[in-house]
Amino acid sequence: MATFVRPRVNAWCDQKKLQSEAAEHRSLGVGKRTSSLPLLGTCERDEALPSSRGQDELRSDSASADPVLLRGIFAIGKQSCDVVLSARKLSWSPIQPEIPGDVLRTEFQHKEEFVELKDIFAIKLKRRRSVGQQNEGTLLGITIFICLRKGKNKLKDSTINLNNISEEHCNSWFRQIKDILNGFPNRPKSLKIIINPHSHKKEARQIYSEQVEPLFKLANIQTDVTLTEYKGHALSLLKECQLQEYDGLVCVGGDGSTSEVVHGLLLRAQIDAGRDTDSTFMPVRAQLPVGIISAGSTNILAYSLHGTKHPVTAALHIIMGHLQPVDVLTFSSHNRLLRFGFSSMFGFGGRALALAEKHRWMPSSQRREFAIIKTLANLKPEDFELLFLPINCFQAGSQRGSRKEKKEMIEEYVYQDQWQITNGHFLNISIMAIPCLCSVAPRGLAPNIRLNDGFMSLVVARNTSRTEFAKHLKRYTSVRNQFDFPFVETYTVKEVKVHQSNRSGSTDKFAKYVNFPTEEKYPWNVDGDLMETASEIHIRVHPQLINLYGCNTEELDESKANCSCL
Ligand SMILES: Nc1ncnc2c1ncn2[C@@H]1O[C@H](COP(=O)(O)OP(=O)(O)OP(=O)(O)O)[C@@H](O)[C@H]1O
Repeated sequence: MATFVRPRVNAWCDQKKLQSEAAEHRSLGVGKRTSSLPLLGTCERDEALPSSRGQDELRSDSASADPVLLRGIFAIGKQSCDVVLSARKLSWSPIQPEIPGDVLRTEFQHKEEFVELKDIFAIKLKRRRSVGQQNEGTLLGITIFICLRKGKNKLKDSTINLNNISEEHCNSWFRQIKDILNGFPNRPKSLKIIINPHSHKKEARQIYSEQVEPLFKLANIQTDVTLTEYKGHALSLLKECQLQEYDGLVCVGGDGSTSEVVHGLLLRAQIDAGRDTDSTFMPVRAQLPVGIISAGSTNILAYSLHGTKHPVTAALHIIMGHLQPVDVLTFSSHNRLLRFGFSSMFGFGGRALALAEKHRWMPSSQRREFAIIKTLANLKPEDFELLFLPINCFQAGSQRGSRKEKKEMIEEYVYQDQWQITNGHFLNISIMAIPCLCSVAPRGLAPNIRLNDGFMSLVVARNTSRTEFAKHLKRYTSVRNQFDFPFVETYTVKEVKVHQSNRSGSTDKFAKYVNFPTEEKYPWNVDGDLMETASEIHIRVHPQLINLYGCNTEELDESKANCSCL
């Protein structure tokens, strides 16, 4: 029996912490806040403006331990401002003549606004060029591009214009800020982009060129774009391409495409590391992080990672280098690796996908609804045996309280290295390493699982009436507990084996895994992709095997479910 503490690696947490510190900062401030720039801070200056203005100064503000790098005058909006660049932030306050006794004016004058440098993703010299003008144009100043939070999960880009027509002045600010931006870790400079032009209603290309590419260009990211031409194209591309040329991969498509890219990348890592992929191998981590721009009919991976399918949010996570380690599942059969993935369904979920794939000519949403209804109409249980290594929560209190409270507790878990066996007739079995948030399931298909906790969720729906099973499915679309049915069982596990029930009467439960006879193929839904395999399958979870660009989202921005077929 092993004991361990649930890991808490979350790059975005630090980001959130800094943002809340910025919010705290702001709450100390007086005077107006710029409403269109929600992440910009405002705080009181505790020092008077220097009398000699107009020249850049190199100073050190020892009180705040945030050394001042540059100081100068720019016009921001219609106001002349004293602008200070320190190692952590860019701040400015309006310059107004002091009138003795005018307290309000003096307070206003000392009010400072700022943006943290970690929220800046690009800087450009701003010039005006008239039609036909040959040279580079008249300098107007500097434009700073920043990443702002919009609502709970969304990010958006915005600009701050620092106007000053002096070339020398602007160039020295431009170079200094550019150097700082180049020093931020994890921000990609070169990306391989893989677009599935056939995803959903064939809008992936347009989403990329209109919403994502302009942001990558602004951030000076080199891109190498491939439009996939057939299923499996991304996989063969990743077998050969020179990965060292890139800082990351980006997939524009739905869950199927993303899963193929992740599988290809992880497979490549195993080949490069010379790993023998039998069912007990310990996989090595993927060499590159993967970004997901959602453009598919199902976007569970993007929702779980960003809390929204908003392409600009995904693009900004990539540009800012927000890395989120994510657990990955391996699926093996007869001692052979079949694929890597994040989630899977067997039984109803597998059969519905197999049916949908046979009707590819239908529009995607219609196809999905048709397949769900038809599979529900022909609902039939599968006679299977399930073996799993369960994890038990050590701390009694950690199952109570809100998700946030639970997260803050120190959670200790034991996992039993003793297989548990259950068999019977199952309608559906789901095994998920990520919360599986989506527009039809705002709490997620696996609400108790995090992206990087090292566990997987096993949800078993035993045989019941069609009406009861439909009620259980319908419950996913609400915020009520979808597992609160007598025929549903949930477990947190490390490993699962699914096997057709042994009717031979053998007492050795593991003998059948050795020499398995040729058998019927069963449909599995792995991240929305159909995997047809023999009845014996072994699923393991590998903690933090890949970095994805994004954050650890707890629930959706828009918790409105929109499934109409049930
Ligand atoms: N050019 C292509 N033609 C056909 N299939 C492709 C092409 N490129 C990729 N694929 C495959 O299409 C499958 C589905 O793609 P994706 O998940 O991006 O779209 P989707 O609209 O969400 O899919 P679905 O309609 O199956 O939910 C993936 O398995 C991918 O491998």
